[in-house]
Amino acid sequence: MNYIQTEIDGVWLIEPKVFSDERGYFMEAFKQDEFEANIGPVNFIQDNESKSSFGVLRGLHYQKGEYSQSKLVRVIKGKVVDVAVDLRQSSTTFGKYISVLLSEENKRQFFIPRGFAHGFAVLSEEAIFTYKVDNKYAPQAEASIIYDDETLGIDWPLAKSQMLLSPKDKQGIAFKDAVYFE
Ligand SMILES: Cc1cn([C@H]2C[C@H](O)[C@@H](COP(=O)(O)OP(=O)(O)O[C@H]3O[C@@H](C)C(=O)[C@@H](O)[C@H]3O)O2)c(=O)[nH]c1=O
Repeated sequence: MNYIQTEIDGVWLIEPKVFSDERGYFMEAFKQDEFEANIGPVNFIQDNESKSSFGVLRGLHYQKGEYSQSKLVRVIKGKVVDVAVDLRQSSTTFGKYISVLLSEENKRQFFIPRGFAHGFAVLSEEAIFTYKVDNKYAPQAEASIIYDDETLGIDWPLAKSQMLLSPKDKQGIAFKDAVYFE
């Protein structure tokens, strides 16, 4: 696997090595020793999967304080644009975001450490999204920052008329009102 540091400290792109043959392909999707040697210690405790149709936008989500989660995300069907927003006040990239295309074809993975808000929008007819998290689900600590916050200025490659959001995400808060990390 190829571990690529991004312009935001702690955020990584990971490209698995894909072995194709006449049967199809094989790849190692997660390898703890390699992950830890490149990125650092991690203890993933839960695997999540969601299916979404075209235009679905989930985000920008995070869990506050001690419930913060690192996420290792990838797409097994379809294509999404995935976005991570730095909520770490001590970071030189506080309030900045990074977006990457993740697809069934490129098989890229995106590692988002604790202290970020995360979201994605579906660009294919359907997308199956899967991710590991290193902290338990804590609905009482959940927060959603509104996807079109003006301060963040995220460039989503979809028209607003195409977007489908959950009621919770339609009522996301402004970035300026979010609870940040140290
Ligand atoms: C996230 C999560 C949800 N749920 C339940 C709660 C709810 O009834 C249902 C759907 O939840 P949501 O609407 O929050 O699902 P969703 O909008 O897909 O939430 C996810 O969005 C992406 C962008 C993330 O980064 C994830 O951390 C997570 O917040 O699943 C769990 O049981 N466990 C979990 O870990």
